[in-house]
Amino acid sequence: MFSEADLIRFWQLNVELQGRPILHDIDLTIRKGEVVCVVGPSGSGKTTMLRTLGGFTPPSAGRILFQGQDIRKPRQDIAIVFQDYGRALLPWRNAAKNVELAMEAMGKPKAERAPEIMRLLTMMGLGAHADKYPSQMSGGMQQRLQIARCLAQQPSMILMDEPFGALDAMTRQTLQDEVLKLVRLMGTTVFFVTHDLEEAIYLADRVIALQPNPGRIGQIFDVDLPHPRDQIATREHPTFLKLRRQLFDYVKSAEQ
Ligand SMILES: Nc1ncnc2c1ncn2[C@@H]1O[C@H](COP(=O)(O)OP(=O)(O)OP(=O)(O)O)[C@@H](O)[C@H]1O
Repeated sequence: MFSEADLIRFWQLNVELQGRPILHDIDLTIRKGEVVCVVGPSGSGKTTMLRTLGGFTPPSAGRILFQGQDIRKPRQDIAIVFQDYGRALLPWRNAAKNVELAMEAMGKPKAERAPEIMRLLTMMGLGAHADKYPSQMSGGMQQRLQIARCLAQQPSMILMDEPFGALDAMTRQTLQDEVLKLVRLMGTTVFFVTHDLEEAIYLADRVIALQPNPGRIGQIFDVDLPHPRDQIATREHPTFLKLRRQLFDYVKSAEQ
């Protein structure tokens, strides 16, 4: 039922909130190292799906499994990056101290923290900004910092809820490439919620399109595009253009 390569299994998952069915019969397996993007009309349950994975919203029926174990509460090996970096970061701590927060929560010995903090900040392009406070950083830098802090948890999986929605187009593309780099270097599994269909195709190995009322999986699109992805070449690739058309048509019909 569960293979070694599988990390996550949604099994006949149903979620009701305040007596209303929000997610209906979700069946989905996510493999280790896979990037899964979730799209769908507003209210189709994308965030709710992410919250069940994060251990914040329990199933009303069915199961949600991490390596075969039910997810019943937030886990250290599943990190979450929120869209609202302003609220996710602590304004009274500088960048290094924000990253250290995750290490404090894990109980990592103090002596081991400093080199690891610098490694993560450098990896996210913030090596020269360790002493800066969030208010002294651009939106893109703050989002990088939030990702660095997540990585300090050494997660096997990162959940991202519209993480780049508030950023300008150029910063957004740079951070998309950072996410793909992480996956390549660290084998992290990514569950990424977005409204931006092109972003979904660019990042994903599979795009899950939800349908609303109640939220359910409408269609799964395999993204058969070569790696490494490239902001120009990938977006001009015939497969990208074909998928973009299919996905736009699909989501438009789901919204009607
Ligand atoms: N705590 C809650 N109690 C009751 N209903 C809720 C709760 N949280 C979400 N919902 C409802 O669940 C449905 C799905 O919400 P969810 O946020 O998962 O959708 P979404 O696809 O992420 O939407 P959006 O694209 O607008 O962010 C919506 O109708 C929402 O009103």
